[in-house]
Amino acid sequence: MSEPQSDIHTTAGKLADLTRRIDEATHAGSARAVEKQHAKGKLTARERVELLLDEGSFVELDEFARHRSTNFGIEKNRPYGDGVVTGYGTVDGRPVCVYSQDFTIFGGSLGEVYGEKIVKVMDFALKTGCPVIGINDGGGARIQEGVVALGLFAEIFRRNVHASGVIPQISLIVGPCAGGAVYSPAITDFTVMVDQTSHMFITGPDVIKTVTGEDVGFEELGGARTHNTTSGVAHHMAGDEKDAIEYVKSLLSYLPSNNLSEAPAFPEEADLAVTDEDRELDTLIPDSANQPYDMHSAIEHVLDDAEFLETQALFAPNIITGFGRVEGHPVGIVANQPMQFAGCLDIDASEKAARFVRTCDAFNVPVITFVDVPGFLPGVDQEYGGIIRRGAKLIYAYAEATVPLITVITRKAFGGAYDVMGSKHLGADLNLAWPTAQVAVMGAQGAVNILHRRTIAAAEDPDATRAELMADYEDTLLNPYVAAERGYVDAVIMPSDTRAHIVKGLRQLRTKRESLPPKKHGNIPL
Ligand SMILES: CC(=O)SCCNC(=O)CCNC(=O)[C@H](O)C(C)(C)COP(=O)(O)OP(=O)(O)OC[C@H]1O[C@@H](n2cnc3c(N)ncnc32)[C@H](O)[C@@H]1OP(=O)(O)O
Repeated sequence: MSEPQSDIHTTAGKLADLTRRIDEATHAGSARAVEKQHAKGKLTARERVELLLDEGSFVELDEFARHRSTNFGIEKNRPYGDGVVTGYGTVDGRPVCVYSQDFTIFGGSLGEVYGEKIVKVMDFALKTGCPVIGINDGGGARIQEGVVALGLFAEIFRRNVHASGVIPQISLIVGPCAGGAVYSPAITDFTVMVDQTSHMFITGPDVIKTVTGEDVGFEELGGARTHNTTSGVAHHMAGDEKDAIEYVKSLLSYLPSNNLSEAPAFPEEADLAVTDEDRELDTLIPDSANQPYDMHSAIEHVLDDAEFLETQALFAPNIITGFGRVEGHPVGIVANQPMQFAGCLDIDASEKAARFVRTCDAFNVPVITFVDVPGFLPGVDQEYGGIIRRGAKLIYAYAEATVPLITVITRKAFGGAYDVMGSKHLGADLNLAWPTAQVAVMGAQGAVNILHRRTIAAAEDPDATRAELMADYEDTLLNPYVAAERGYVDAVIMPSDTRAHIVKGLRQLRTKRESLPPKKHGNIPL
């Protein structure tokens, strides 16, 4: 006679049976596969969920779901969970939904049931208005399940699009993410990769070798460094998985749970008296207009505790984007970086900043812009690459943003780039300029060469004449006061007063309400 515990016709037996099933689901991947995973320096799907969520907060969904496929003998292997762990929990006490692909089961590949689980948890996140974090470590569409797997991928993409701008969506790439599978992360707000262990590509090295003859390895083709420096697909390169998860948690701390709520704030009244640290900004700008300085310094001087979480730090470093807090409230920062390409705008910088401004606008995070821009980067590559339509994205992003916008011109604001970088004319609420600001169509040398070409050519001493004309141009136009006369800048301020001005401005703008004309959607140049 069997033990009462294992007799599923008794209550005790039914309970014991559930415990056994849970254990089976929790250990669905073979011990060998888990060992292999750890040997690669990777965590398991469940370990990642545990690290991400507050202790004991995870509630799993569809733990007992399993596939119904019968092709190629796959019916003999029907592990619980089907290779993806899904559910909800909290991060820093705030609700989130999560799915975590399990490489130890069918290589984390996505079949019908696996896809349905992700779709369900995404719908749940959208209904409840909480962020969704996708942890990617899998071989893409499950080959045995054919078109059904492809269909489920597209169901996920559609939900990514519908959730875009409604709930924050963050992708962690902690293993392979190949083929069509890359397009879910691509649509989400932020993609975080891990150095050496994560790879993203549409077609892998073998296919590339066959089709184009190019020789390229996994890391060079689609590793974290490539996507953080060259392609701009990723927003952060983490040293290891723990670092990646910490970054995701920090990102979440600057974002609201959904577009109808505010990001968490830790309100504390800022001391507005000018401090010694504030006074450091009075000497930040070098006397020579061609000498660079680090714009991070200006940014950190206005943020609480100088804490700045940079996004896409390694991509298009001529523009800086990221989050911080002012008086405990999250803000987004966009800033030209004079240390890289003299702070010129190019295609990559424009797209990086445009996406960031739109992310902030979607999630009610005010944007503070620091401007020191000599113009757009000249070059055939830039023109052929579409700087016209791609640079236009940044104009579009600023002009459609309805969150509070504060712009600080520290030095150059030349030409079209002046317009683009959060100008009054595009809709910024408060435009401040330092006395070192130069708001004009171009720098002195370029202007004088165009305006006075003939005078200089005819002069006895062309160099002296040019220098004289340049000085005249600088005195007349290279200052913030021409713009201030017209109200294009609201105030010319001491650099040391910047923090206090931003604090007061943000207080005033907390109740800002602005809406755009109703429409189905705009037509941003893509
Ligand atoms: C819409 C789309 O997603 S299209 C893209 C379709 N997917 C692909 O082209 C990727 C196919 N897979 C691969 O190239 C490789 O498996 C990689 C790069 C993901 C991982 O490589 P490795 O780390 O060497 O792992 P490996 O190849 O041994 O895979 C681990 C297991 O997952 C299985 N697996 C991997 N990808 C898939 C897949 N797409 N479908 C079904 N099983 C898969 C493997 O057969 C293997 O199973 P086994 O342990 O029973 O032998």
